[in-house]
Amino acid sequence: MTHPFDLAILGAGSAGYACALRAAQLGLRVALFDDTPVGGTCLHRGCIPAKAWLQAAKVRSTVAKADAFGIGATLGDTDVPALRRYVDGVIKPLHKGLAGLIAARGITLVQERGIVSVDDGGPGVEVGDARYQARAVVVATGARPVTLGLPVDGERVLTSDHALRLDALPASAIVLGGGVIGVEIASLWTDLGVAVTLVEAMDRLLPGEEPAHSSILKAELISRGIDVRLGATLTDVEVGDGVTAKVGAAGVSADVLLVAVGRRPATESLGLAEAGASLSDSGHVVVDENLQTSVRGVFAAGDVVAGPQLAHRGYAHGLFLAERIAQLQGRHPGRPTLPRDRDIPRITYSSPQLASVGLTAEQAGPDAEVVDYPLSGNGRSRIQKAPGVRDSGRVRLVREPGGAIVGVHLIGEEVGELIGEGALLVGWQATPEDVAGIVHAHPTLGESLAEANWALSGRPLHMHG
Ligand SMILES: Cc1cc2nc3c(=O)[nH]c(=O)nc-3n(C[C@H](O)[C@H](O)[C@H](O)COP(=O)(O)OP(=O)(O)OC[C@H]3O[C@@H](n4cnc5c(N)ncnc54)[C@H](O)[C@@H]3O)c2cc1C
Ligand SMILES: NC(=O)c1ccc[n+]([C@@H]2O[C@H](COP(=O)([O-])OP(=O)(O)OC[C@H]3O[C@@H](n4cnc5c(N)ncnc54)[C@H](O)[C@@H]3O)[C@@H](O)[C@H]2O)c1
Repeated sequence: MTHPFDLAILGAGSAGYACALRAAQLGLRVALFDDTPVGGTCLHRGCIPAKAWLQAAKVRSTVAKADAFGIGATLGDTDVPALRRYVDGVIKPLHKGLAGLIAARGITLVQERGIVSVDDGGPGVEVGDARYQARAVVVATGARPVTLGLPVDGERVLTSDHALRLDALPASAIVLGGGVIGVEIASLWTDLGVAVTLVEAMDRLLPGEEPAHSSILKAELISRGIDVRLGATLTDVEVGDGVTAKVGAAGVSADVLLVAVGRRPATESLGLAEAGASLSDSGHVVVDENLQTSVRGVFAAGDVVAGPQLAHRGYAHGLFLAERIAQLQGRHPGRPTLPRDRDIPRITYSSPQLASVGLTAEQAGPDAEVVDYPLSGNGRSRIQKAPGVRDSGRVRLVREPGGAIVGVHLIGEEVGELIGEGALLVGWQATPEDVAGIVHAHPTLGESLAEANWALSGRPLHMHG
């Protein structure tokens, strides 16, 4: 059977659904394929549940510190089923809203897995015996956890999929991988009272971030009781009533092991190679600067394309492709622009948070100008801390010599909310002198960006030296 569409999309995650929504807005007839609920990893197994767990953990750690603010409070047990109801209560309305939008835009949702097929009539998607002919196909099938051959069973050896659906908390955990998932889950588990050992192969946590901020993060996690092991990995893993393993010569044991060592693109058995599209050794779909594969009319978006695996990058890819494909089909006048990966902001939502956009000081080169503004001088940051608690947070700005800001790097409580401003500074190639004249409200965390810009333009206010 042939169903003629302008666009068929495999995967209804951040990249796929964004592409579908924009393409439908532009008048394309769109078919969207997914055998799981629309919203993909981010909504159901990633960003949203992880941040809701982090929020619940923050409530617990705030109650635990309430005395220091003069508020009497007694910490009770953590009711994990109730916590899960809160998490599900965040996801459900978002899912309902998204499903409603997809229906309202007239998108044909096919709740099946599909594969790419190309015949003399051009590209299409096959589901069993059915063929959905389309003028263009977008592959947006996301990524899955790397497991390193460890015996993942969802009970003792977990991936993030399991960790975010636990019915009871372990007393202790080994977290393998000090990247974004490892750090976020180690942070929230610690706040929920789990004893965590965090094992990272590289010599620092979050290896893609400013090295100095990795060091601050490490010190903060250690001060909260996490046993951080760097330059290390696990050997001799044995699973029984708990998990035992070796880190170097030392033995470690815990109730569970979380494997958080990266996510591999889900591109196997999609018919891509048969259709003539190239895959890299890492399994990513090889694309050109317009996200087109080596096969005309077949494109890729989101985590299947090498680069940062982020929901908002998926949205950006999806929106770009909808407009690009509409343009190729004569439905959109302008040529869209694909944002550069380096201009895409990143946040690790641990406590403290790390947020960044653009180049690190090292990437910007030896002539780059760098300023570090400490959050200990920021009123809002001080208000958030209990008396006597050290504030190690800071803002790092990186500019080209005498020129534009090319990097914004933040560490501290809630600094993720500032990175939108950072993305504007870097995306608009603002200079510190441009920003210095813009007034920020007091007392806000945002003032720390103003202070750093003042310092970088030679007019420091609340800054020593
Ligand atoms: C624990 C965790 C926390 C995260 N937190 C954040 C965060 O805070 N911020 C952030 O920006 N990013 C976060 N991410 C990353 C983010 O979730 C991903 O970058 C994003 O979901 C990628 O979107 P995507 O559309 O490429 O893929 P996905 O969202 O993975 O969607 C792919 C979809 O394709 C479907 N599919 C697969 N094969 C087929 C097929 N053959 N046919 C049809 N459909 C198919 C799948 O069912 C899936 O629904 C997190 C990830 C995890 C795991
Ligand atoms: N807040 C967010 O935006 C957010 C949150 C969660 C996940 N994500 C996305 O999901 C993706 C996957 O996250 P992740 O944390 O699994 O991957 P990651 O690539 O961020 O980190 C994996 C870490 O594991 C380490 N590692 C690899 N092999 C190891 C081994 N054998 N022993 C010890 N350490 C080892 C790596 O050095 C790295 O630091 C990320 O790329 C991220 O973009 C984003």
